[in-house]
Amino acid sequence: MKIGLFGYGKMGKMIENLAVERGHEISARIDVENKEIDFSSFDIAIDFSTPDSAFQNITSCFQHGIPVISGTTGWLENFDKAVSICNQNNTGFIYASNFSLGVNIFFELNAQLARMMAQLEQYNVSMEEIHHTQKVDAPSGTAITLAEGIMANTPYKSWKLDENGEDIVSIHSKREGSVPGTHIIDYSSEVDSIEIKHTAHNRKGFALGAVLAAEWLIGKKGVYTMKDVLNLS
Ligand SMILES: NC(=O)C1=CN([C@@H]2O[C@H](COP(=O)(O)OP(=O)(O)OC[C@H]3O[C@@H](n4cnc5c(N)ncnc54)[C@H](O)[C@@H]3O)[C@@H](O)[C@H]2O)C=CC1
Ligand SMILES: O=C(O)C1=N[C@H](C(=O)O)C[C@H](O)C1
Repeated sequence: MKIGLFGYGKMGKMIENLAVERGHEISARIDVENKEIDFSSFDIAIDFSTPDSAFQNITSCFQHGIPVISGTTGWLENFDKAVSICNQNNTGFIYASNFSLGVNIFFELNAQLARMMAQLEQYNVSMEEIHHTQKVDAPSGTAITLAEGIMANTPYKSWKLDENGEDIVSIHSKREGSVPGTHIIDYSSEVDSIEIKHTAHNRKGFALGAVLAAEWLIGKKGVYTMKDVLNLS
């Protein structure tokens, strides 16, 4: 597979290493210093760029018929538009706030726990996410996906950053050193607490998941999720 990398930062470089190990070629590296794009040089694009540039990167690929794997967070107000442009151009798209196998299992566990807690009014849910100090968006995309998983399975109606309230999933974002990504969900009552936690030890799991998603998507049309790739429930 010939891959075009959009964003050649921490994730772009890690994906390059893993993709080459798996026999793929990186035929384009697009970043702020290199914005010349030869769309005929790659079969699929993998975008780990910035919230401000992701939509433009992704949709310019669709307009050239190139399928896209997107891991960039913080641009989802334009997600539905991106999906329409993908479908208009009859190509393929997978977005995931987190590509790691562990977090995708954690998403399932979160939904299952939420279903069990849904009727227990004595418990109040909150979330903490911890990331490195270079992260530009808060809360993390993963925390938003987890909050949506809780809201889909309980009476909680919205999520908010650092705000408490009866119907609110309260998310607290911490930025510390070089932490790759930690997410903790806590249900607390007056008498006890239940916590589930995922800790990424490094970025390899995210990168491997993105390359596996690209291998799975190539040759397909339409919009998919990591649930499809990993065959989860
Ligand atoms: N979905 C997932 O599994 C994961 C998602 N992420 C997300 O991926 C994104 C990138 O993360 P990192 O690599 O850690 O950040 P990074 O800051 O190390 O890399 C981002 C790169 O994008 C480049 N960039 C800026 N404007 C650009 C443009 N117009 N076109 C192409 N590239 C451009 C920057 O120069 C930089 O090299 C973030 O949104 C982060 O939240 C990070 C890890 C896992
Ligand atoms: O910026 C990061 O580093 C990460 N971003 C993603 C997110 O916002 O959830 C995924 C992972 O937690 C690392």
